[in-house]
Amino acid sequence: MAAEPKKIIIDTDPGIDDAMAIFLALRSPEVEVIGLTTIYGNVYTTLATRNALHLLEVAGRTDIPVAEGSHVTITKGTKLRIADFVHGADGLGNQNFDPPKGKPIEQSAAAFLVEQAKLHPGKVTVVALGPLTNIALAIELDPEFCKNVRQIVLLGGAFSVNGNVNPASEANIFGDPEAADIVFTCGADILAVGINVTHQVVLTDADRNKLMQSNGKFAQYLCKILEVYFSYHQEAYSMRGVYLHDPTALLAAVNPSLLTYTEGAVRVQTTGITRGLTLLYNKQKRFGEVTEWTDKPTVKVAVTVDAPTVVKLLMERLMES
Ligand SMILES: O=c1[nH]cnc2c1ncn2[C@@H]1O[C@H](CO)[C@@H](O)[C@H]1O
Repeated sequence: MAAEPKKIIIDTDPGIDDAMAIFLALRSPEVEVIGLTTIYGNVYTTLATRNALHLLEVAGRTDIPVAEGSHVTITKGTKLRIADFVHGADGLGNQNFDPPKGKPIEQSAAAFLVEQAKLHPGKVTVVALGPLTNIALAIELDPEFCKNVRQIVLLGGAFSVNGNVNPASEANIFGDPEAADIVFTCGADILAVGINVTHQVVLTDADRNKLMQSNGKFAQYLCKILEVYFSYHQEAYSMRGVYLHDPTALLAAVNPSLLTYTEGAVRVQTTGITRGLTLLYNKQKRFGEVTEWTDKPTVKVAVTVDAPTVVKLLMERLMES
């Protein structure tokens, strides 16, 4: 008998690669999307909510609830770094889509996360694709949240490589470093997929051309919005392809065996020029003195990925009509 699909909540800031990840999730029989929660990052939270509702309408899945997340960082910071230069001013490739008809539910993202984890103890996987404010708020709201949740798979960090905001810091961690440090040290089962891994997973121009030839509604939609994302990669990285950050993290939740992992304690730098840096202590040395990593819970950090299989799965699933 087939295993029951894994219940997932996607915390998202759509975002072009978020759109790909959400569609991929909806086409993955291994998982059941029980809700989307929204956060700032690629766009402001209000627009993230609008885009999440829009994407569910495109997919014909308005049965899935959307809970709006925080508009400020965990420390109530209002100076947010928004990556509209990566995704377009509307977050979805400047396509001027009609506003969605649907509305978010009354509950906040954090309250929804807490409630769902409590309702299905040990069954809900959170796939966090943006800054980690909502997840940290859920942890603050309910100390049991970390125990109730099955796993938190997060796209974030740059482990032993340069960041993409600056040499120290990756965008999702940089968006709210204090929240990220709360999440990494909360004791939940955490699986972090950083850009050290997602930079190995590229959708090429040739792949995009193949998508274009497909009649699948998701493929058709994505080809429209992908142009802006391709231009950004050309400009920033001189490459004719795009990194599949969010889809890789989503597939890590769908099928963890697509990646390999190491384990250790992760802390996040919150001050100075390295604000947003993620540092993994691999526990290979017993330090004589107490450090800020001592006694912190162990998390899993992705090290390698089967990139060809990730791209193949993404292509296959998005090209279905
Ligand atoms: O150069 C960048 N600056 C800011 N955000 C970026 C950049 N490239 C990609 N992303 C976005 O941030 C997450 C990965 O760090 C991804 O969600 C991606 O869409």
